[in-house]
Amino acid sequence: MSREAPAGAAPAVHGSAAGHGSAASSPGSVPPGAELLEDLLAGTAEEESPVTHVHRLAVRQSRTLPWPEWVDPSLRARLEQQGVREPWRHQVEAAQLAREGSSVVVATGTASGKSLAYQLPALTRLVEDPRACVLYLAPTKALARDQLASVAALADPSVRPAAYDGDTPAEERDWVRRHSRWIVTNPDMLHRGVLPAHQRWSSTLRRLAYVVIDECHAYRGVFGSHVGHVLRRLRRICRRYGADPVFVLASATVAEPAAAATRLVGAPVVAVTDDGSPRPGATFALWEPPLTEHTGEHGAPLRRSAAADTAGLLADLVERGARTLAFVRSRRSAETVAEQARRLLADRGRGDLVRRVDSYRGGYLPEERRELERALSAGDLLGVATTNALELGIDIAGLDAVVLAGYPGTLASLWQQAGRAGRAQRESLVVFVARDDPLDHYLAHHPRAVFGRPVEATVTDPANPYVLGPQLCSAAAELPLTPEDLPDFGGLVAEARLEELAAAGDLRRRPAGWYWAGRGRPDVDIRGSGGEPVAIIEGDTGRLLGTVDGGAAHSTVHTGALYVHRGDTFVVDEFDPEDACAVVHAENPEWTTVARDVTDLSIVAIERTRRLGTVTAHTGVVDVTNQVVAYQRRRAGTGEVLAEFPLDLPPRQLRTRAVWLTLDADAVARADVDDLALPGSLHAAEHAAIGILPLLATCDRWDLGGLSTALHPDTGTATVFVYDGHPGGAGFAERGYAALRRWLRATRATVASCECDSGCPSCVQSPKCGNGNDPLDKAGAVRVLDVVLDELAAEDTEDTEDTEDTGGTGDDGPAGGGTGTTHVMPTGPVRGLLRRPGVGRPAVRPEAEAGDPPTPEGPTDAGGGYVEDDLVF
Ligand SMILES: Nc1ncnc2c1ncn2[C@@H]1O[C@H](COP(=O)(O)OP(=O)(O)OP(=O)(O)O)[C@@H](O)[C@H]1O
Repeated sequence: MSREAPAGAAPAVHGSAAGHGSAASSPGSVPPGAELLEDLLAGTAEEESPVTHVHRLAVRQSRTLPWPEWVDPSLRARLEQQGVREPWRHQVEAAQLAREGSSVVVATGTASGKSLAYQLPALTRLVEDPRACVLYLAPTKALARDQLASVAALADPSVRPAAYDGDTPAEERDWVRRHSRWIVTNPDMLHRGVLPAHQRWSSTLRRLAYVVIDECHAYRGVFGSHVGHVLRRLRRICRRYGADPVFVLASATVAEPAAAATRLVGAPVVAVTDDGSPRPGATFALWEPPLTEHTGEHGAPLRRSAAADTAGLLADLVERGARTLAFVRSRRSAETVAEQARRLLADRGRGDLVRRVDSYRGGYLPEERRELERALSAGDLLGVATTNALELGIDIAGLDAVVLAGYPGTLASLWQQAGRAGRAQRESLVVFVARDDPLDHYLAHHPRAVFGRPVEATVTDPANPYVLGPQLCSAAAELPLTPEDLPDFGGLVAEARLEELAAAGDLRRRPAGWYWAGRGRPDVDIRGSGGEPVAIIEGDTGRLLGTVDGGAAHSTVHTGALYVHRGDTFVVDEFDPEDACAVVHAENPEWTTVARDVTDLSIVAIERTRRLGTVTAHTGVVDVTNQVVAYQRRRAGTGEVLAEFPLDLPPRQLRTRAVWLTLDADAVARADVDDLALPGSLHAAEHAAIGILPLLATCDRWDLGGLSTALHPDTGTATVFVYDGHPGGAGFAERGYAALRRWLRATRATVASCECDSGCPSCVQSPKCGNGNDPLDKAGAVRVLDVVLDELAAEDTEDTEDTEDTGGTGDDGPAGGGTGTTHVMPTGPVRGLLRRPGVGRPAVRPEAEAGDPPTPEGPTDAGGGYVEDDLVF
């Protein structure tokens, strides 16, 4: 690939469509995906092509089975009217299992009709038993409303499907509880509204026949661990009322579906994975924007932004009449990409198409969203730049192309987004545009990691003490906990935690069990990641704009920070950590901000160790102390550093779980890095490793932190730590430990294959490095990783979960690793650890404390991370 791409020039491939004769806008004249791609690339010299790989997804024919004879005839008639002439094979298999009383997870592709798998048994049962009820849980409001409409169109009128969520007016809630037999809700409402008031809900809970958990892969990390306990609490309360509902879970993208679903529900779940639905073929291109002449930190070369290329592709595709969705990573990007695409079209004299391009994101009014969905489905709109708000489950058919601006964080999301493309019988086009970061760079150059790999494990850890304790309190407040309840909540681990809670006075131990001893109800935030939320207040008006998570506030709303709220930008005038508030004013500067911080880390407990000759890998509990000390202003559009300002904020502590590698003097000598090069080599390896871990666990780099040092006081040697950015840990670091070889191999490949000379954002630079990416030694990192991989290769045992890539298309989900971890409560320093106070303070400050949310994202895609908040209720 050429490094001499003209700075700031529009992508070479985005020339006018003139000459291609393809200004068509009627669906019939849109060429299939492969031809579209060829057309887009016409005139680009092969060596300058941003396309790094093209993959073809084959057409799949449908396989049907006859309707089971138990299906309610009027339900069947309604379905037939809707065009479902015969159910697909997996629909019958899953429905039959659920009908027979087995909990089941349907893990088949996007738009494979997973809804029918639970609608058949559940709606039939509601007809057979006029008092039976169903609870349907969705992770987003948009999906909940979509499903409500679809059930309402199928159900017997006596079912009265209704939503019970944050938007349900107080006066309707009572009606829903009394009359609805298909209640659409979410885990948050179950946790806060239904379970604590179970007496009021007893007539529903007593007759609860099915619990449907749609898009179950959305329940991951700390939130997923909480949801696991909420479901255990639901099962316990149902048992009390004599009910034993069947759980039906659905996801197009969950690894090891049976294990993941069983861990989530806390009871056996069987998986149906053999997809019988037809699939149109697709051409899937990996695309990496070229390096430009712009430079970032320490003169590192920068790539043309993914947002710019996405806007260009959107304009090109719209010009060719292709109905296209462009998925971007922030609300602001949704608007800027749509705007850029419109500008390109106007410049090309295609004013007629300008109004056919729009943006879609959370934060729009529901009516606006419905209208956009309608216009897109009808073909009135041809191009829409959207956040992941359009990713899940919403049935938009007939798209010709999908562009993904950057890796959406998980392979699960990537396939969900890609799965939106596909018109019946027509091959569609999917383009993944890599951003300037290690994971995107890796994927652009390792197609097997996209197409030959199962989706990542949905990591949950219900034994996390920071989840378990509050959940046990919530359970005890609902009904006293008895010894018989404990196996469901973790057995001995739960018992030990209960004793601690009793000793702390939160619970009271009586002969019959554990009782809630606090006042009122336990206040447990199942989405929070720690710390009191910080209020964002507009100074001029006193208006409360929103809140940010306390754990993230120091690095996102410090004095001087650029803060983005619903696409509008504000600058923080003053942040007061004690009062938990930040005062802001509206401003739209040409820069973004990035916090810089220092971190110290001490080991609390080692839980598992792999000795690999001169290298040792550990996992366990650590204490991380982090202090935000300064921030940088960076130019929007290029990421160029403009200035740095000091900050005076107090340090904060996080007890969490980590994976760490130590290298003894022999290992360092073998890596051929001298004293001067060692800190930068370890630091660079740490950054790249953090960038790559999300390949294996459902997290993104903003969920992780790291620290590397040539001499750590607790290990007495060169050490690289990677830790979970959530109190108590979230299972990500442990996942890295379990898949160490695969993780580090991918890390090494990313660094070694990057075409930059001495490190750039695509390999070893981090967008959130508290040390301003200094020092970094790219070549040293490769040699250090080589030594570790050598030792791993010599090890007798495989990684516990180190399965090699297994082929397959990857889009149908199943297989892959999952972690069910056992926990040891963090209890003070570990015996045998030599602490040498004052020796070897970490010389290198690593990535910012994890959990730091992304830098507000400008059109450059500087920063990153998950921004859309449609998942929050
Ligand atoms: N057996 C069938 N024959 C024909 N069409 C079907 C059949 N089953 C479902 N469909 C249709 O397929 C479309 C997708 O169905 P559905 O929304 O249930 O898929 P899904 O797997 O839940 O999708 P997502 O991956 O978006 O969650 C719907 O329009 C539905 O009516």
